[in-house]
Amino acid sequence: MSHPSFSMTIDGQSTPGEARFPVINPATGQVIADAPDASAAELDQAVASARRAFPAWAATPLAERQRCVAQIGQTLLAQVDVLAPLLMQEQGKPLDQAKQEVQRAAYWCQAMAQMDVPVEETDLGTEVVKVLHVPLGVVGGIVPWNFPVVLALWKVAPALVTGNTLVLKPSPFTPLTTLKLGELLQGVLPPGVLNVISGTDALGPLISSHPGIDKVSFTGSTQTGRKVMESASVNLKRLTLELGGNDAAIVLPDVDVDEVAPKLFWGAFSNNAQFCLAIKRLYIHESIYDRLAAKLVELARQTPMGPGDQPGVQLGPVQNQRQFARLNDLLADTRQQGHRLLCGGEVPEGAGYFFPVTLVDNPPDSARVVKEEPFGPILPLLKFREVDEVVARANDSEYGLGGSVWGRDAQAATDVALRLNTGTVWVNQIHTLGPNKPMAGHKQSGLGVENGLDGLLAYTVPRTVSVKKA
Ligand SMILES: NC(=O)c1ccc[n+]([C@@H]2O[C@H](COP(=O)([O-])OP(=O)(O)OC[C@H]3O[C@@H](n4cnc5c(N)ncnc54)[C@H](O)[C@@H]3O)[C@@H](O)[C@H]2O)c1
Ligand SMILES: O=S(=O)(O)c1ccc(CO)cc1
Repeated sequence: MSHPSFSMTIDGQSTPGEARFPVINPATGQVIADAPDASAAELDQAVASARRAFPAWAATPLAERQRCVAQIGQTLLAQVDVLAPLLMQEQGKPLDQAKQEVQRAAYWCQAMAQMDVPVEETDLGTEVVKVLHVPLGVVGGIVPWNFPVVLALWKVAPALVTGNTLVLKPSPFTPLTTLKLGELLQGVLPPGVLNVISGTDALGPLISSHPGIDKVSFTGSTQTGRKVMESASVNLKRLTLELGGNDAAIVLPDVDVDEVAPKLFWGAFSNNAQFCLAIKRLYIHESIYDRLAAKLVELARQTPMGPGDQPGVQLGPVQNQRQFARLNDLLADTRQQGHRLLCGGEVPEGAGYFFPVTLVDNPPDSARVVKEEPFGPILPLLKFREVDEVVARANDSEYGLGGSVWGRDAQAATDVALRLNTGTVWVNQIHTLGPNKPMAGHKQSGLGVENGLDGLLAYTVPRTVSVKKA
């Protein structure tokens, strides 16, 4: 059976590439399409094209670059009915959530298109000093498979607004929506400004070590982030690394259990828990542990899981076989160590990478399911007694991405939140991210910032111009 094939966009042209690799629908395990497996020579062509396009794009007035980025947003909205089903098929998420992802990416483009690149001017009496923020050159964007569209646009929009050109590489597990978007944008951007290439994991290191790329913006695992950092040293590339997390949520004894239970559930299991900022350790005060655990079990049992095109489904499959195997391994270890499951744990036979929502009952902090980032629907519920104790436990992680604190007394909850060593903390809410809110990983969750003015300026370097006054 033949599958639809997709092209890369290099120098504004659709480029099918020499070699190809299969893309799988995680709900069925079946191949749905072929994607180009870019060679080193094809990467060179994309980088050369981005480099050729750079001077003119950097010289294009900011307002025009902003207009183009806003138009990317409009294209996403206009093509949502083409892009969302493709995203659902390759990523596994339910169709309405795929639509929301495309729409969120559009919103991000519109918002970033309104951000100004500041110019600071100071009169020092004898001289006038101007600080400009100039683009870096060619950016390599490397994206994971959990939110392929949003996370790609988090790179494309700020890179283009600030005057850089780009070579974008989606994950080999989810290349199709990004390839399609590259083709749709051929009429929106000048040739070479946005090149989209796909390939297996072997393509990533070629990008991070490429001497023609000035910056890598990478989202993915901490393990791969370390490799990117190592190979980027070749030409002292600028780096933004958005990496893994093991976010703690702390539930204080005064919460309204019924009210917070669904918020905590979706804080942990949105996108089937394949979310860098998902709640991955849920610390519950011992006085409400049993009641909240029972509520979460109820929610887990009520939440429909299935293929993304089935009406009513709220959780899809795990995205890929590697991730599915990792979750099964973590589950086997959890069982082997004798930790009790409150629900889930029965992985169905058959096609597709379906893994049930699994809640683990108060395992020790040393358990793998607590220490490691599962990046899938298995969650440890952990009892605590004292605030100092739980803060120390929450901070006892190599990661520092996000965290949340829940309590009726918002000030008391905020006091606890301020003690969490993470880049983002929420109080009585979660995942309220925005284009104007900087998102930074502390510790081994990353390097640098995405979003906000800091995120925008991460695609620039200061140029200080000092003019002597007459
Ligand atoms: N902090 C964030 O914003 C954020 C967002 C999403 C995912 N993540 C993290 O990503 C991980 C899951 O995503 P994943 O499995 O796709 O991660 P991954 O690190 O395996 O892959 C991410 C991307 O890097 C590419 N890649 C693989 N090896 C490479 C190498 N040696 N050099 C350069 N690029 C390489 C992959 O092809 C893919 O495009 C989780 O740990 C999750 O926490 C973080
Ligand atoms: O789609 S979003 O909710 O905006 C979003 C934010 C952050 C991340 C990082 O994994 C993914 C999706």
